[in-house]
Amino acid sequence: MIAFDNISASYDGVHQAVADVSFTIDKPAIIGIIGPNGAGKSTFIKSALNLIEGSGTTTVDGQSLQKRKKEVAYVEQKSDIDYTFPITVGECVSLGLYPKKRFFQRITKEDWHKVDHALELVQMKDFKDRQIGELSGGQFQRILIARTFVQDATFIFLDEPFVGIDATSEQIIMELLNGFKKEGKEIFIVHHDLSKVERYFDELVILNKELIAQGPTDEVFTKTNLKQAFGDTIFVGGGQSND
Ligand SMILES: Nc1ncnc2c1ncn2[C@@H]1O[C@H](COP(=O)(O)OP(=O)(O)OP(=O)(O)O)[C@@H](O)[C@H]1O
Repeated sequence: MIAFDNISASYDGVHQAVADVSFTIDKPAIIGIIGPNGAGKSTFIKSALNLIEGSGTTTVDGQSLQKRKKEVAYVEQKSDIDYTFPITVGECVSLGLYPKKRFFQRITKEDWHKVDHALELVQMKDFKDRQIGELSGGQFQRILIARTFVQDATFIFLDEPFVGIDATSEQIIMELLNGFKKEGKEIFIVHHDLSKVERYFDELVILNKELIAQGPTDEVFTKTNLKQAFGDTIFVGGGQSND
């Protein structure tokens, strides 16, 4: 169970980018975080995970995030990642091992088997010795997911993982994430394609600086909630009216 309590953040100390967002997810699920551009979706995650300054608390099974941080994985937006860093695909995935290792502890043979297994899962084993800079966007995203698998994180946060990637990679990733859910994980995905919301997410968080709605997708993916978050101009093929 992960609980967010009054998560807030401001970049300039005057305007709130995220204001008092509270909710709890208490069972394995794939959770979509949606809202218009600039709604504070990325900021919410960064503040909740203490990656930027903010206020509020995140607890895991009632314990502080600090105590449970090894169980949390975060994959930032692609635009924030330096692709030119000289590192191979295998090495990049192996970085997922480090949160659970002590400083200077070596990577064992068994660890490399774990890396190989993760690469197999994302169908990227043949790319193990390639430089990450040589990958397509979709392939790279698969590598980042493999890294969270190696870390064996229970709580996975993915910021816009499907932006600019091919349909095959998107499908591979979604199948994998559904498998993760069956293993008991809670996966949060910032997402902007509203047409896939009902297919992809069990639970939904609708944000526009404040929390507009949160709950099972079939209950909260409504025209009223979407209008409140996105304004009157929103057009969505799905979504039931709860007027
Ligand atoms: N590093 C930063 N410095 C200053 N302001 C920022 C910074 N990052 C985000 N903001 C501002 O905070 C607000 C929320 O941004 P955020 O990136 O969290 O929104 P988002 O919902 O993830 O947006 P998008 O869908 O466009 O990615 C926006 O007004 C944005 O301009």
